[in-house]
Amino acid sequence: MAVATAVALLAALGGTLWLAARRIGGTRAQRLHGGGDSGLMRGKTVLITGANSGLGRATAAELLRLGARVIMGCRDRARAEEAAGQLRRELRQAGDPSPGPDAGGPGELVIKELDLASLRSVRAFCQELLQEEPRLDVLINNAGIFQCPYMKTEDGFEMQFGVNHLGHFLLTNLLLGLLKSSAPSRIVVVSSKLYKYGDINFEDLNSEQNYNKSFCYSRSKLANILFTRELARRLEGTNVTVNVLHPGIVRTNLGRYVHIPLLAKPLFNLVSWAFFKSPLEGAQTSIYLASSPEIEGVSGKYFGDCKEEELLPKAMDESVARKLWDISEVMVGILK
Ligand SMILES: NC(=O)c1ccc[n+]([C@@H]2O[C@H](COP(=O)([O-])OP(=O)(O)OC[C@H]3O[C@@H](n4cnc5c(N)ncnc54)[C@H](OP(=O)(O)O)[C@@H]3O)[C@@H](O)[C@H]2O)c1
Repeated sequence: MAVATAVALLAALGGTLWLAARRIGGTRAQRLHGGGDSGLMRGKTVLITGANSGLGRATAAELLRLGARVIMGCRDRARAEEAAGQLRRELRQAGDPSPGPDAGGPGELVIKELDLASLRSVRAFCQELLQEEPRLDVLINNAGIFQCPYMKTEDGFEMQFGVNHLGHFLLTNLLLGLLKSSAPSRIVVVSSKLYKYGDINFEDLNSEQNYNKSFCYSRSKLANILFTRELARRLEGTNVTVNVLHPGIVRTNLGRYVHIPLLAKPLFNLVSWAFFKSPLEGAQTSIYLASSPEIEGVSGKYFGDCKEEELLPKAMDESVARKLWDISEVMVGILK
């Protein structure tokens, strides 16, 4: 028995190390969308929510490299400043022109405070942005919170539904006018494959009766997809497109609420290093949907690894999508 366990452990470790060696050897594509073309986004303004960490940060880095003016919508100014400093240093080291708030040209980085757990903050953010920015070419709804204990937003909504869906729902609606006047423009929504395990229970959207942190995350990600498809329908003929994606499993700070026993941490770190995508790999589909000329005019679709993928029927249910839209409007206080 002990020998069999030892053999199994050694095999698992060997497999992990083999995969790790393959990663170090660079066998996985770093840039699925092709990279290159450093001027592709010159003259374009991109807003990324949650741009100080993980996928948002990697997306910001690449779009900056492609020449975009990137607005980082972040809830914590200190964390955002730190990330922006790193991004500027990385670009300088790569030999690209130094971006900065005073640069006034392509590759510029701007920080604005945005807390998606507060409708007041979302409104203030949009008011300032609409006053200061003459155009918005791409909105990337990326920020997210994962499997937190039961918490409520400032407005009393269950945190995961409130941040991942409702905050972005209000943000997008308040910026639609600017996106339309900047058309052709794009909206990119970061969802997750875990949407498959969610359901929209209209009787208890706030999860007052029964809170299950995994289910609520999945539900918020299903809401992201239903929202995208309903928005695409409403935007037909405007030249504003909206698509949704899953990034795969990525090494980021998303798992901050997931408890891993101390003794299991080294193994978890090894496995995640070997099997999970890096933030740059995970961000490829966001970057692709934000910048690639290939998907000009494509709207309402679900992507993974820069390719369109099929959805389960529950994510394509138009009557649920419409009902969710109407209820979300009431919840965030948008008057019809
Ligand atoms: N990582 C994965 O394997 C994975 C898989 C599928 C989908 N996703 C999705 O990918 C997106 C990005 O996540 P990530 O993996 O890059 O995780 P991350 O490193 O934790 O980044 C999440 C970002 O969202 C921000 N955020 C959280 N709550 C916010 C709030 N109330 N207001 C404004 N910003 C807030 C965080 O800000 P702070 O730094 O201030 O906390 C952070 O910048 C999420 O939507 C997530 O659901 C990730």
